[in-house]
Amino acid sequence: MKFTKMQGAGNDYVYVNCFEEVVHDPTAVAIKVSNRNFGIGSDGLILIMPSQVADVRMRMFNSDGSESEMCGNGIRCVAKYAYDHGIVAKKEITAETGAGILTLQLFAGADGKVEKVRVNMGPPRLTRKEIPMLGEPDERVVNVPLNVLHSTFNITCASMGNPHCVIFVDDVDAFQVEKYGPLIENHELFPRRTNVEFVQIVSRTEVRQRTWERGAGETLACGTGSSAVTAACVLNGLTEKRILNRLTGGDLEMEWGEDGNIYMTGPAVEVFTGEINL
Ligand SMILES: N[C@@H](CCC[C@H](N)C(=O)O)C(=O)O
Repeated sequence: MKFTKMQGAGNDYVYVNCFEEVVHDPTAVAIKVSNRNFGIGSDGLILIMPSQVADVRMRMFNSDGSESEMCGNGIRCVAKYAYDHGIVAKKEITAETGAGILTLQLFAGADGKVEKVRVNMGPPRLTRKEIPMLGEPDERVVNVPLNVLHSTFNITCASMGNPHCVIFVDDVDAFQVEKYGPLIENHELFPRRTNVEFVQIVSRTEVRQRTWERGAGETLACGTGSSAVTAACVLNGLTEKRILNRLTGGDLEMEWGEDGNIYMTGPAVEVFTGEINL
């Protein structure tokens, strides 16, 4: 299988061009290629596919083989791949995802290759039934206490097509993400598990985020997570609607637009290409 390793803010995936390749068992392939000792090494697998309704389609699999509806850092890299490799020849493209059809704007560097991508991530879905979460279906979850082990965290939850649980902490670098992340990911409140974002407010326009990803563990960045964080910051009155999110692997420029959609701008980088025997 031919592949391209790409990363966006350090969130790295193995990308396969399914205009040319067929991947028969993406769950098994995701587990194999993601392994950092016995595989290629990545947070998961992303398939770049033809679409009947958009310029390109993305399917995304975590390193544990589970499929997610959406990947924010991944969709920027899909757009870069599609443009740089001649699948699309325009700088505003559409992509079909499990979270709907998204529109992306591409920004190229002096060599003509895409360096940065702005994505309309759509609106945050805020009710329990949309996230999904147990409880009153039409209720929002903003600053609601959740007991985990002997601690209580105040959580704010949103779906960006995939589920997110946001927790504000005083010192995110000292926080025990690997202890609490998996307990919240698998908490009975979340029937489809959840991604968990731990966030420190730096100022009204800047935050610092660490992410425990559903199906992958702690990663260096999460674009859908950053979108959920943007909504959570505003809903809790902690920041303006436009913020800089400093994630472990890089920065994302975020905005909750007046049209209700979240906009994310960030890097997309091709690391290397190769072939692997499956
Ligand atoms: N890193 C991604 C999200 C990947 C999927 C997630 N782990 C899930 O299962 O929903 C991003 O940049 O959004």
